Amino acid sequence: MTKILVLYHSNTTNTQRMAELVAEGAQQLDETEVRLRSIEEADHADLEWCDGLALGSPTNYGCVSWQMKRWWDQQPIENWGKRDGKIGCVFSSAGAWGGGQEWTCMALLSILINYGFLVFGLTDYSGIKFSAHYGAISAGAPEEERVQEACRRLGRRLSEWTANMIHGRTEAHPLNQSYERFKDLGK
Ligand SMILES: Cc1cc2nc3c(=O)[nH]c(=O)nc-3n(C[C@H](O)[C@H](O)[C@H](O)COP(=O)(O)O)c2cc1C
Repeated sequence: MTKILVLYHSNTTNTQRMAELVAEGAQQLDETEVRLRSIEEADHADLEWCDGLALGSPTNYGCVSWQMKRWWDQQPIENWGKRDGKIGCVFSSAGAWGGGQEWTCMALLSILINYGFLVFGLTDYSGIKFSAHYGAISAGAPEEERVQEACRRLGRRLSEWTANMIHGRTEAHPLNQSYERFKDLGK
């Protein structure tokens, strides 16, 4: 069973709604168990449990929220270096397009890389001129179909990479999937 943790902080539910979509996408792959947890609910045992992690934060002043940073800063330091090799990806909601979602994604990726995660982004297009190369992003709540699909695809890809790289499932590799990944590329 591939174990996926979707971990998020959200002040006003926008990132939470993204997290729910990421979890929905992660569940699309068979033999996958998904835990959806806010940072208020999760602790280091959830980090130990998972094979793959999707991490989400609102964009606050172009960076991760202080609550998310605090959660990581308070992880037992003796666990650092003992979680290497898990698969990671990220997502963020800001108030507006261009509000700094990708900066937040980079900050979240930086945390995961430091903690020993192997991280990835999407090459897929989930809409015209719309991708999630550094993670799934939203302006406010994920209302648009292209945003929702990017969240789901991020979660699904997390399950695929995790099943492939951690559990050796060749058929789960993204290049062995039959769904359309680049329908809107070049439009
Ligand atoms: C302290 C604070 C800082 C913020 N900084 C930014 C920002 O840098 N760029 C932006 O576009 N929106 C900013 N916002 C707006 C939030 O990112 C936005 O409302 C987001 O959708 C909130 O997600 P949430 O509902 O998961 O908390 C900020 C909001 C707060 C409370």
